[in-house]
Parts: sequence; structure tokens; C-alpha cells
Amino acid sequence: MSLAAETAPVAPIVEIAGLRKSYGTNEVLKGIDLKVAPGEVVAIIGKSGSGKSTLLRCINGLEEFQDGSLTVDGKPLLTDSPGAMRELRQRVGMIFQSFNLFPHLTVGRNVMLAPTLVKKRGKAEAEAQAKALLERVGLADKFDAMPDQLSGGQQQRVAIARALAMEPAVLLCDEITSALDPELVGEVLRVVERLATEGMTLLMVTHEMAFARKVSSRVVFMHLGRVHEIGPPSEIFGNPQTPELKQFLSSIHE
Ligand SMILES: Nc1ncnc2c1ncn2[C@@H]1O[C@H](COP(=O)(O)OP(=O)(O)OP(=O)(O)O)[C@@H](O)[C@H]1O
Repeated sequence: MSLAAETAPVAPIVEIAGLRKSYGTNEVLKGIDLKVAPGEVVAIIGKSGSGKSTLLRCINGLEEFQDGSLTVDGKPLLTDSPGAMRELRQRVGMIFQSFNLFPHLTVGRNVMLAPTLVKKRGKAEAEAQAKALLERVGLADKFDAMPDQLSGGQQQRVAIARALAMEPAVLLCDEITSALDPELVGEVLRVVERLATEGMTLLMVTHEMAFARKVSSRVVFMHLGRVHEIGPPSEIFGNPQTPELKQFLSSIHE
């Protein structure tokens, strides 16, 4: 095998170049470049208002952007093409701080809904998939439960199963443990950690620094709408280079 073949780059799942996003005159993302390889787990950290959530929302097409390009799984994100957007949304899963389960549907139906409606899966197939996914997040016995019978941690795990049901190429997690009581955080993080070890491509905004350090392959530190520092967790947490990152890390340890 030639050296070129051995080192042939793997196509990124997410490729962002020169991304700029403004709300009115407030430029929130000031030229973001980022490539995420298949199976990578990228943690996004930074102060409140640095643009972390906005970046995730651009990647799944919830926000339009003014400049730059964004490709998911080889397909450019074209916000002016409804067909392309629908396709993109199927490739990008997103989990939010709030679980957003449909309260009038059972847990099982919550997980089955999108595959049935969007992927046109048959009921039996969707049900089998939902059961397998609920088992994967440790909730095999909750298929027939209603969301309000579950704890916040359990509801968030259902939200993860629901996102996985669409078989996304990348899963975006936006502070998914922030609304949980402290004792429920661990059960959700354990599920995410398992997904990471199973090879899921993950992009997660998190305030759980110990978790980011343990699970991520790279950490992005955002500051004032830019990728200010990026590197492996050992470098970002163990050997921060810029005063802004040093200050951020010391502020969260206070
Ligand atoms: N829908 C919106 N309309 C106007 N401004 C917005 C909107 N959403 C976010 N912003 C602004 O964009 C900036 C970045 O917000 P964003 O939520 O992306 O930051 P963040 O780093 O995720 O913060 P946090 O950690 O608090 O969630 C902030 O100044 C915010 O006020």
C-alpha cells in the first residue's frame, strides 16, 4: 500500500468554513472553521454568550447564517432549499436542555413517531427499533409509560433514544444535563459516554468539564464568536495557551 493510500484523509461528517452569523447588527459567529471526523467527540466550551448554542443551531439548520459554508455528511446545508433542509434534518440529531417529549404520547410512541412519519417505517419495524433503543438507554421497561411518570434523567434518555431513531450521522447535544437535578446528571452522561465509545459522532456544548475531559477527542473553546483554542482535552485543560481560556477555566473552578 502506498503512503498516500495509508494516510488518505477520512471525509468529515461536519465541515464548517468561514461561518458567520448575525442577529441584526450583533455578529455572534465571526468566521468559524471546524471539521469533525466520523466517530469524533467534540466538546464545545466557553462563556455564556460566546456563540456555542448558535453554532449548534446553525449545524442542524435551525438558524440561517449570512456567510460561509456548512456541510453535513458530504451534503451542503442550503437553507433556501426546503428539500435539502428536510434531508439534512434527518442526518443531524439534536438533544436540548429541555427534553421536549410529546406529553400525550407514550415513551414508545415518542421514539417511534419520527421514523414512522418521516422515514415511513412500518409499525412493527418502528416498534422493534424503539424497544431496542430504549434498552440501549436503560429504559426497556418504560415503553408504555407516559413521559410525566419519568424522572428528568429518564426523560432525557428517551429524548436521546428518539434522536437515535432517525439514525443520524451526527448527534448535537446542547447542555443536555443543565436542567437536571444533580443526582440525575450521571445517568444521562453515562448514556452519552457509551454512545461515544460505540463510535457515534458527537458535538456537544457542555458545562460538565470533567465529562468533556474524559470523553471528548477534541475540545473547542469559543470566545466572542470565534474558535479561540482547539485541541485534545489534555492540552485544553492541562496546558491552556491563551489568557482567555486560562481565565475561563479558573472561573469555573472558583
Ligand atoms: N434568537 C436570538 N435573537 C437575538 N440574539 C440572539 C438570539 N439567540 C442568541 N442571541 C445572542 O447571540 C449571542 C450568543 O448566544 P448563544 O446562545 O449562542 O451563546 P452560548 O455561548 O450558547 O451561551 P450560553 O452558554 O449562555 O447558552 C448572545 O449574545 C445572545 O444574546
